[in-house]
Amino acid sequence: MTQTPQTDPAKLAAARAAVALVRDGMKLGLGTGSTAAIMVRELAARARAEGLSLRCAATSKGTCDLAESLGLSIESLDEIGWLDMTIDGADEVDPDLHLIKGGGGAHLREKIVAAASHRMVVIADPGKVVEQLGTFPLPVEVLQFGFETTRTLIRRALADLDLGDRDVLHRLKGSEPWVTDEGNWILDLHLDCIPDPVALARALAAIPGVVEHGLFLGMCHVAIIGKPDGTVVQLDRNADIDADMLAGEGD
Ligand SMILES: O=C[C@H](O)[C@H](O)[C@H](O)COP(=O)(O)O
Repeated sequence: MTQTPQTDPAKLAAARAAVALVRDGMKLGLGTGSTAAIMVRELAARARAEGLSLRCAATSKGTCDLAESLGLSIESLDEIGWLDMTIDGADEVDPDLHLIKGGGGAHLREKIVAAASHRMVVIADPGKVVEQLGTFPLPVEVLQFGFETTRTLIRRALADLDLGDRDVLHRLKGSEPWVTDEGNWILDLHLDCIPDPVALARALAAIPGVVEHGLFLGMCHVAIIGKPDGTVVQLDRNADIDADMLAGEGD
């Protein structure tokens, strides 16, 4: 039976374990996506039940609306300042806890919020754990101005990294461009594998029309991987990770 994101037991287990890390008085970053949405619901329920006083910054309009509808107080990042912890989902997590994010197009705000956080905690199901990044198409947020120029420059950069002849696709919503919260467009880079994420990140960041790419390198401190049986595995940065242990347990 197909499970809705709200009832996915692996995502729920990861979300609950992350929410258990929250303490009264914390300043929190709230991620975006189906896993983060489950976390926001769990967080709101716990805050209500325990009377927690929390200050939260959201990484998207969608998360902001959801959190406020559940009674969580959302402020702008600049009002809150430095955050104790951000809890967010991911599209891929590698053994170094490098990430691909942006499947929901929110990686620009997510990266800013993560950069403003003392700790970034990623929550995911086992299907997100990979040996090497790149199977999931890498989202790149680009300005609408000069869009085709930027796409050409991205293709050239990929060729320089021996990643030529890959699809660089304009993300659409129906027949219209998919527009981010910041009013930009998204290119999805279908790379299959990313042998050198650091070199790719550097190359993409050097292209003028690129606003932000979905590689999160060295930003995640802890990944909590929920499993369908409701248990979790916690992966800490720099610890040895046996990705095989988790392989095949995705939903
Ligand atoms: O832009 C979206 C975010 O980076 C999400 O955190 C990511 O796509 C994972 O989303 P989900 O939990 O729905 O798989």
